[in-house]
Amino acid sequence: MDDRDLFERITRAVQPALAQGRVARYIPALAAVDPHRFGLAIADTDSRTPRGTGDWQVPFSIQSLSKVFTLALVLAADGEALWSRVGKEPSGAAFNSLAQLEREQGIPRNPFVNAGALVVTDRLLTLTGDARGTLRDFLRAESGNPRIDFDAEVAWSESRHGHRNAALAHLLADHGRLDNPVPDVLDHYFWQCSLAMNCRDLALAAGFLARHGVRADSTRLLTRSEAKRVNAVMLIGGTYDAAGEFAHRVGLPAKSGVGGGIIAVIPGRCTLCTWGPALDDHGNSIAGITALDTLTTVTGWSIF
Ligand SMILES: NC(=O)CC[C@H](N)C(=O)O
Repeated sequence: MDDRDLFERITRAVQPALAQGRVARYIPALAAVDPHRFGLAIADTDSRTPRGTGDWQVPFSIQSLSKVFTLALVLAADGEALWSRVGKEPSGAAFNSLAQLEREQGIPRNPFVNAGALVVTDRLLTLTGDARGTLRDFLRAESGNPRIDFDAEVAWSESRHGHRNAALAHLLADHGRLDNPVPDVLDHYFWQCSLAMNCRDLALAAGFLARHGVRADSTRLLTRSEAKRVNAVMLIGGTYDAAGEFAHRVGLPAKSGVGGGIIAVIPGRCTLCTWGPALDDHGNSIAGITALDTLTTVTGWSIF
């Protein structure tokens, strides 16, 4: 099947999904996004020219997609040490659960629930002195787009309303799990979530995960084993307490964000990014899951 047929088939499949779900409202700056948007990009491992359909070049708030990149940057700088601070198990709980963190003495289940991402950001801050700048520079380099930037309105909106993330950070600090002051960790976390990017740039930026750890310029970011581990954690936790359902339907390592983006990886072949702002109850894009489900069903490209 050629690209045109594939994109047509996916676009048709997502139409009913566009009428379902709701855009994230707990970050007021995200509530105004048009829920009928849909984009999809595919970046092959052996090409710098991605392809896509729909709104694939329209920037959106990357939110938790940033967690994949901060995790990779910490592993690149500090190797396996991170895994003593954060687990690698499915959470089976909401991405912002306080109860689970308290029950488990401040060790987050995995790096993709919010508590885990706060620990990762804390490490990146210690290792680099500037977690958000390091992340932005990395994304610009991998995507080849020097205009990628933060959205101050989104960062501000989230920091004003981010009571639950603040509570998680304080709980982590109380358990002695953060090296940096809570306000610094939160600040960097909110800024990293506010980055505005499009499907094209995100598919390119995640390319190292399909190239077994190798960056766009052919230098190595992660060892093969580290890249495998990031993909493994995406599979078990990238879509939170719906990771089982996602694996069942799509069968790929993936990471979602409440801005409506999903990054998915087909190791050795390509990276994908979808965008559809309306979310299900787990905070995952309904159109994105439908698109990726259709894609793996039609092409047979699941990892299973
Ligand atoms: N799942 C998400 O995308 C959550 C990210 C959002 N910034 C939050 O911390 O709540």
